Amino acid sequence: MMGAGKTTVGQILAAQLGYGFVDTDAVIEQLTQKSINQIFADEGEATFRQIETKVLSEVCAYTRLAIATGGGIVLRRENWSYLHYGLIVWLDIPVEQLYSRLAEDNTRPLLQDPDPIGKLRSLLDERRSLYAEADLHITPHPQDTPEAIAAQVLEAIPSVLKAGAGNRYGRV
Ligand SMILES: Nc1ncnc2c1ncn2[C@@H]1O[C@H](COP(=O)(O)OP(=O)(O)O)[C@@H](O)[C@H]1O
Ligand SMILES: O=C(O)C1=C[C@@H](OP(=O)(O)O)[C@@H](O)[C@H](O)C1
Ligand SMILES: [Mg+2]
Repeated sequence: MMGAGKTTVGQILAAQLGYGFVDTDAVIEQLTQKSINQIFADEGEATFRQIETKVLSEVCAYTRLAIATGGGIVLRRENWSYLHYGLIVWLDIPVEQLYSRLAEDNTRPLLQDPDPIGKLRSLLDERRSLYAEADLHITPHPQDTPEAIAAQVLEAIPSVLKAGAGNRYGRV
């Protein structure tokens, strides 16, 4: 979800793995020379989602790369074929915590709403079953730092790799 820490934790994880790091939102902003807010305002969410899929389709093929996506990447079924090139991590953070992190942040167009916490709740309700399709489900404690959460992800990765012989993560 927005505010879960994908961008922050993803960078730490990449550094610890010795991987490169890409944030799909940052790539979209570079490509379009517009902020995410501007894209939503000028062209709408549907156009943003099209660009997001195109960017994901390009970055997913790289090895030794940690990718932070936007929280809405799960919405398009097509995106899952790209996500599954890698190991998908769900950072599951309670809505109250997401809200406290994003309350002063105006860079999330979907939260420019009279009831931002209600909006976060409804987005999570709509998306929870999609996030649950991730390979790893991480539920940090409220006080965990981004470093601690990255460590939890690293620690949990072997459990996925061992999940089946001949698994598809041989090249991760
Ligand atoms: N574990 C954490 N504890 C406290 N604040 C955090 C934590 N992880 C991220 N944040 C803060 O929450 C906000 C959203 O983080 P971000 O990485 O942009 O999330 P996302 O990319 O999932 O939307 C940022 O201000 C970030 O500094
Ligand atoms: O959840 C979403 O639909 C979105 C999440 C944002 O990214 P973060 O999850 O990094 O905040 C960004 O892609 C856009 O504002 C839409
Ligand atoms: Mg982000």
